[in-house]
Amino acid sequence: MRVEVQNVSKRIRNTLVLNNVSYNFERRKIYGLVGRNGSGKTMLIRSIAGLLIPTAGKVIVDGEVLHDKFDFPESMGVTIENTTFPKDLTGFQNLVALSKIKRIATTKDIKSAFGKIGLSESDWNTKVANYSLGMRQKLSIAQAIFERPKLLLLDEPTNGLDEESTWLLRKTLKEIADAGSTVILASHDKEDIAYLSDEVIHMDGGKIVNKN
Ligand SMILES: Nc1ncnc2c1ncn2[C@@H]1O[C@H](COP(=O)(O)OP(=O)(O)OP(=O)(O)O)[C@@H](O)[C@H]1O
Repeated sequence: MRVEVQNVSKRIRNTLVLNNVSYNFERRKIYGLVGRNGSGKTMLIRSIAGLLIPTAGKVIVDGEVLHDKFDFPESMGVTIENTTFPKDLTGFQNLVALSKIKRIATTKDIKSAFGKIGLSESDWNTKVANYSLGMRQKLSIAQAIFERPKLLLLDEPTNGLDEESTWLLRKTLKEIADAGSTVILASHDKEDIAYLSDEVIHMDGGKIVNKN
């Protein structure tokens, strides 16, 4: 999807958490958001996801202004911090339940998503209550990719992942972008950014301060 962020500002209480941010995001590319803690990366991701309504400016997704006809980009996968999944269901049962909302993904798609991020069959058949931090992170990413979104938004996707899973995820993200999707991720991991990003967006104080 093509995402145009136009002069987006967001004021929360007395803080401008986004300060006149503009950027165009294109299909088939991976964008890496970098910047210190509190610089506004998560807020930018949330505003593109439709989860945060800008105080000023707008986000246009494939020609549609968000919060006009649609509140969310139509084909979007997103991971947000502290996603909670029903604990008494297995990872697989969680995604089966979610797949019933849009009815575009089959159980085969769900299993394929688990394979792409290295959540093993014994893991996806385990109840979420017994998941490690990394397993929870993988489930969250599988949730974001299983419906093959045209726009994929990831906040710190490799957080908590071991080396092998990290590389598997990086390979998967490249494949997703190569297949035509727009991928936007925030990361503090320099290797993620160097390996994945077609464009790096530096944020500070709610602004984009540098871009290549
Ligand atoms: N619920 C909230 N209410 C008020 N201010 C908030 C809220 N959540 C975040 N902020 C503020 O918004 C600003 C931007 O935060 P944001 O989470 O976007 O930073 P970030 O770049 O993602 O940081 P990190 O690297 O720590 O994830 C910070 O000043 C933060 O204090």
